[in-house]
Amino acid sequence: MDIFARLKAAASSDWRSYVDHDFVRRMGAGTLPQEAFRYYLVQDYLFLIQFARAYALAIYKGRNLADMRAAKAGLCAILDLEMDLHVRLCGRWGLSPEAIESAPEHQATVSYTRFVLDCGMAGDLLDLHVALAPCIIGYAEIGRDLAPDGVEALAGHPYRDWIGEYAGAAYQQVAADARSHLDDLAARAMTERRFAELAALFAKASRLEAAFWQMALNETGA
Ligand SMILES: Cc1ncc(CO)c(N)n1
Repeated sequence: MDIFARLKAAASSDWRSYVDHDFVRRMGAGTLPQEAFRYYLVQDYLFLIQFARAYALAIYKGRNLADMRAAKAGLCAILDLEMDLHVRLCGRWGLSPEAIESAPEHQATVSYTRFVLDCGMAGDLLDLHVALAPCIIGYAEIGRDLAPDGVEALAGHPYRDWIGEYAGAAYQQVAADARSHLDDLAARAMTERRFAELAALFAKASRLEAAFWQMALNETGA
């Protein structure tokens, strides 16, 4: 078992509340109201701006070039890959990048992003990557689960672009690389005594992910 599998097993109920959330299931079934999805996507853009800062912090906290390059890959995945999806989808609804960027941050967005940034500021690189892991690796799992027959089979699905982004080869590769880098980092920096602390951090990030989905349902009455 790699460190990611161990963390997931230690936080299994919080993990399930995130990856099996009603929002995810309804998105997969195509029954999620578009209003809830739009609310989510605007907040997610604001979320990604803060997550880009967290990856920039991970570059700063790197102990060697391999650490710095791994964090840079996460940063580029957000700034050059993921945010394009948000800009493209929001553009279809007549929302410019400037309009999304100036939307007020919901408390759930503030809580999750500032929690991760604080893990990085107060802790070391392993704390920071453990706090980031549910995000990047979790979305790769969700994308894969929602596209069991591959991205091509999603033709006509109302959330095809979103699912296709996270199920697609580029994002899957970024997540696989993040997972193996996390394992390497744990091999260097983790002690068994520290595992419980890291698992608590991972569980909290998973709960904050679940709260992020829930925010969109609550705010739109979906
Ligand atoms: C809330 C959230 N978690 C994870 C990801 C994946 O990067 C995302 N875009 N948004």
